[in-house]
Amino acid sequence: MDSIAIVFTASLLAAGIYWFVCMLGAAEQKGKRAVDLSGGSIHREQVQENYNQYWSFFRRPKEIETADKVPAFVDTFYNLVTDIYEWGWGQSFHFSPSIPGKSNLESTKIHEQMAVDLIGVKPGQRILDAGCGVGGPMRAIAAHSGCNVVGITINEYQVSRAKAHNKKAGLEHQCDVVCGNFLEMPFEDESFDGAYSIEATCHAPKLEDVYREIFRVLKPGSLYVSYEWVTTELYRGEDPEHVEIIQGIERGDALPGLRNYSDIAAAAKEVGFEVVKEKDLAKPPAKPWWSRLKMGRLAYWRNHIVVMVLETLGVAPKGTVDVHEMLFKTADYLTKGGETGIFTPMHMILCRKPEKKPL
Ligand SMILES: C=C(CC[C@@H](C)[C@H]1CC[C@H]2C3=CC[C@H]4[C@H](C)[C@@H](O)CC[C@]4(C)[C@H]3CC[C@]12C)C(C)C
Ligand SMILES: C[S@@+](CC[C@H](N)C(=O)[O-])C[C@H]1O[C@@H](n2cnc3c(N)ncnc32)[C@H](O)[C@@H]1O
Repeated sequence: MDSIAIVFTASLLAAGIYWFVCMLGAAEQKGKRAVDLSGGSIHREQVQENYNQYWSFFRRPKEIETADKVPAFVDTFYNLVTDIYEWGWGQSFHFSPSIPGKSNLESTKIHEQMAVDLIGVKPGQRILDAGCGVGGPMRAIAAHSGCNVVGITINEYQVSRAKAHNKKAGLEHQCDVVCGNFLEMPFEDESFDGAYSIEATCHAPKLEDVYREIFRVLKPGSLYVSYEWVTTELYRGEDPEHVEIIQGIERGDALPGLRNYSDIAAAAKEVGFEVVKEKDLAKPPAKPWWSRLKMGRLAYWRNHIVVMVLETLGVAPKGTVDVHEMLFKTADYLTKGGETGIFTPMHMILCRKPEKKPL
């Protein structure tokens, strides 16, 4: 081969690799590129160790049940997965029913706007987002309703990502984000006109604890809506296949233990809420929420190759391949949970904090 042919072949190969990694591997919403994958707030040298530590929680299930250890375990999880989520899913870290003729992004927005429509938000009101991620829902909700949203997340890295996205979207005056634990929120009593949480309270070891905090910060008469991850009426604890699916979901999603749908209203009532409505939004005529996960399978293989190449080259931190593999397996468990009907990520509960009784 003469030198021209070598240079030509090498350039073609380099262009191909660039296209595979940077173009094909780009996030749905251009938030993150594969070459930017990091371990969140964890130093790149410590990603592998933190991943091992994350797994060790599941070897000592008693510790996950100890409420005070859970926020740190959830924080580690989100340091490990936030960039991969943004890269491969977008800025909203939740599911939504697929809607024929609508893109994933549109279906996601519709699901988010439904939450705020349910709590009847008015422009200028102060609304709480309990477990806000990098703020995909917050921005959609603020833009849709004209309200001011304050989000809380346990993960410092997500705060910085959410703030950067808010600024880029020109919504930083309507959207604020604080780092904190939703089990002990740094907010005054009765300081919010409404609240929502989207696929976030499932991380609380005791649902009553997070509901009680949300109840405390809401003004009397205001509404709270939550999309809960739960097992359904079809789940059978004595069926080993059901147990395997649910444990797979818990391990790959930092959950201290999935609750049954029948526990949700009881928790809300226990802390003083009136339950206005409860509905599994995944039930027909809604189209499967897991079809997006299933359709993405080919892309996950491609992503896995990209992550392996980047980790070998030292671009992605050591441990990224393990984290990606964990998510890959989780996608399968979630799909099985949806297909068997034993699990839903969108059991909706709408609650009201009662008005104060006149003395
Ligand atoms: C509410 C939670 C998160 C829900 C979802 C946003 C995430 C659950 C599983 C995640 C993913 C699985 C497979 C990944 C894939 C292998 C990778 O290449 C690209 C990202 C994934 C698609 C990733 C994206 C986010 C999820 C769908 C929980 C944590 C309570
Ligand atoms: C799956 S993400 C959903 C994020 C967001 N609601 C969305 O739909 O994009 C769950 C969120 O809950 C947050 N979270 C979990 N446990 C928390 C806790 N104890 N305190 C505050 N936030 C918490 C996580 O940090 C993360 O932001």
